Amino acid sequence: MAKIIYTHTDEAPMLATHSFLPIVEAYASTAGVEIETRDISLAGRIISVFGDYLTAEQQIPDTLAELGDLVKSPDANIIKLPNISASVPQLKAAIAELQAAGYALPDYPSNPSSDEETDIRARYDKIKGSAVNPILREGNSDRRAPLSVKNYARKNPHSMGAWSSDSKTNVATMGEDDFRANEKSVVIDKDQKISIRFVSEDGEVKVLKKAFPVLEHEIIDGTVMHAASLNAFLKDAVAQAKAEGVLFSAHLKATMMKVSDPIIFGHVVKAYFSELFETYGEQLEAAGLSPNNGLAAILGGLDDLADDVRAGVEKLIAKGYEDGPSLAMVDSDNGITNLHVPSDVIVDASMPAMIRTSGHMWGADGNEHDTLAVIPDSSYAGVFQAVIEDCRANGAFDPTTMGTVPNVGLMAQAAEEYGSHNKTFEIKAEGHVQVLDASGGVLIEHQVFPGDIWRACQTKDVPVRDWVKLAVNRSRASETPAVFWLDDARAHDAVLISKVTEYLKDHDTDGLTIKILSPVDATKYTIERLRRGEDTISVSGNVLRDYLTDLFPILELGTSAKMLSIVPLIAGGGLFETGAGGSAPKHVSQLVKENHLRWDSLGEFLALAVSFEHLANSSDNARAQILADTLDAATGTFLLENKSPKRKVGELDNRGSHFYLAKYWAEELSAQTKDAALADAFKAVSEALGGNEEAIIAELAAVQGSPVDLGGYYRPVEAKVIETMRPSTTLNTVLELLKK
Ligand SMILES: NC(=O)C1=CN([C@@H]2O[C@H](COP(=O)(O)OP(=O)(O)OC[C@H]3O[C@@H](n4cnc5c(N)ncnc54)[C@H](OP(=O)(O)O)[C@@H]3O)[C@@H](O)[C@H]2O)C=CC1
Ligand SMILES: O=C(O)CCC(=O)C(=O)O
Ligand SMILES: [Mg+2]
Repeated sequence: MAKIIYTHTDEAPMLATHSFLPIVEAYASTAGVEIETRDISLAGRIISVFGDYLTAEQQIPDTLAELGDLVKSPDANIIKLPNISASVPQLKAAIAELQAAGYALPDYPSNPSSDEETDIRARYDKIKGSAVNPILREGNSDRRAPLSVKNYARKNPHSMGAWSSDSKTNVATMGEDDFRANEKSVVIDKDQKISIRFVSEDGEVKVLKKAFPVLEHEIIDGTVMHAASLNAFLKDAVAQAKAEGVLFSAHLKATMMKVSDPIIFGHVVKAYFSELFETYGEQLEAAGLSPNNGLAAILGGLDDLADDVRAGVEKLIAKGYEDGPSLAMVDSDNGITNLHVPSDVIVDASMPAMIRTSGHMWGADGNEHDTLAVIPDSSYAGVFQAVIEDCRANGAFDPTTMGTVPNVGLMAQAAEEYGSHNKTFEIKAEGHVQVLDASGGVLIEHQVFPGDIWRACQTKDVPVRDWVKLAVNRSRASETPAVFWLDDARAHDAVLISKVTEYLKDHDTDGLTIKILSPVDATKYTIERLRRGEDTISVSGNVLRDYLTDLFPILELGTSAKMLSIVPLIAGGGLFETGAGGSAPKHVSQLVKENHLRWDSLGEFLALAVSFEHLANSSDNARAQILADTLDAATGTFLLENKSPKRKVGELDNRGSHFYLAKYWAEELSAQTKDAALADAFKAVSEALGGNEEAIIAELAAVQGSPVDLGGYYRPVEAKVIETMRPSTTLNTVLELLKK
């Protein structure tokens, strides 16, 4: 039987799945398509990896590993919803919740001191951060706003904060002695194994990474961010924000860059609370209170300190706030700053949200203010600065007239920075880091000092060729210029430029506009066209893929959740992601507080249609193609009728939006003429949904307004989630019609 795998994830998308999946299952069954779910939630991944600590009933299989194999086969057809990429504080919270629910899981060892603890830590570190996407993304990325979605946004523009020409908002970045500036890049000449080692000043050798395989034509980069330069830069940035009277905020990717960015975040916390760490740094470290986990973790551990130390720490935190610039707030009502949790502010979504809000972030006073956005590494910071300067000169973008920027991203096989965490090291002593080839020759070498962050990245050749092909195909299919965002002044990009130039010759590019521009020039070129209403494809590496597929969608559509996000797998299967946004924890708090879920599943509708289409082609299933076409048409009506979830309690929410999608989809299915039996099967459903619209909407609305108990955050009680997400008996009964 033809099969689509649906992922069970976390937070808002997981809740939405409980409402939408029963509809999908019922409709798909009419085409003989089976929908199977696989649990890749944070809690599920923890349980599956620690089976040996748990009872037989508690154990669950490692479905992520299973999907990791599946994506390498042509049979893969997976709908991938966003999942939590856990920071250490989130990981610890999930462990605590599971322990309280009777799972005898070990604690997360902050400082492993035995073999057992080292093993536990290694297992948790694999679950930490962006641990799912790199395994499933065995293909490059193709993200765009379908025309129907773009047209909807033009007719129903989201709010855009006005920009003033005297805005003091800016990006601060290092520019020298950072990852971009110190990068070295080589192309591997033959299949072999390479290794990474540290050589101390007195010649002592320590293996950082044992020999690991690389392939002919693969690009290997090595680079280092010097801690001393980072700290000098951060000190200046703190002073600059104070002097300019703007908010201080840090924008990192502590989730996906799970080794380097929590360390950089820790340096930011130390730079802001410099006196605290100069005075009590050692005591805090001895108590296991690391700035890398944010200010909240330190505040949460104050009880472990001696009374006098605790009092001193509290005093210097208060003094830090007083002496320093105002901090950008994540939640001003509850005093949560940008420095509280490393995963609260994530650069891909946080910078566009700021740009959309007049270049403002929130201050402790609950008002918007200009901001100094600190993005230490300069590889991509200039992109945001260029957009800020453009908004200062030309005002906010206009969603009713602006063009669109689809992205083709080099992502497959853990390409570039996002695959670097198993090759990233915080350096303990002065010396040299070397990358050695199989015969011991030095491929890359850097001088390093204590505290420096050194990392290597890999980019395989097959993904690069596939990426160039995708870019040309997309440019041809949409008759849109394509720009490769590559910087010839940066080592990795220079190598990539020579490959792109060569591989473009394999394709017919006649009549196409294909350019290679540095990220800053590409930004300027693209936004100038964007303001004129013209479209431009961005063809970028993995990090810019992540940034640009939030930046432009958030400006164009108000959220990246409305994007079509396809990963054509290199082995021939399909991975269909839902939008480009995350798991919106704020939406869960709102649901728990007042039983209203504002999560928009549009990305899921779009993904499902292409998944059915893929299945129709790969398994010769004509009914799957009908499901795809009718779902597309239904989504069009859904947008025209404006049935997306609204933000406020009492209004139509996620559940109501699913009802309307189901209704329009059933109407399309019963009206189509390609398959009379199928039309007949949906006639009764369509009539029942149409006839009961008022009753269903009333049942869905009746539950809103009071708090909900889900029985857990990371692993809520299934029965309670189902009860919450499927409150309309009438709708549930209609869906049963299809199972008969
Ligand atoms: N592919 C994946 O697996 C991804 C996972 N993540 C993970 O998600 C978590 C949260 O990340 P964060 O950076 O806060 O980003 P989010 O995208 O979750 O949230 C940013 C904001 O975008 C809006 N938003 C996002 N998705 C939707 C949607 N479907 N419907 C309506 N609005 C939406 C919400 O705005 P508002 O509050 O105004 O409604 C939300 O608060 C992290 O754990 C992160 O690692 C992040 C990106 C992708
Ligand atoms: O894997 C993650 O943590 C986030 C992924 C993401 O932000 C993206 O792909 O856009
Ligand atoms: Mg992203």
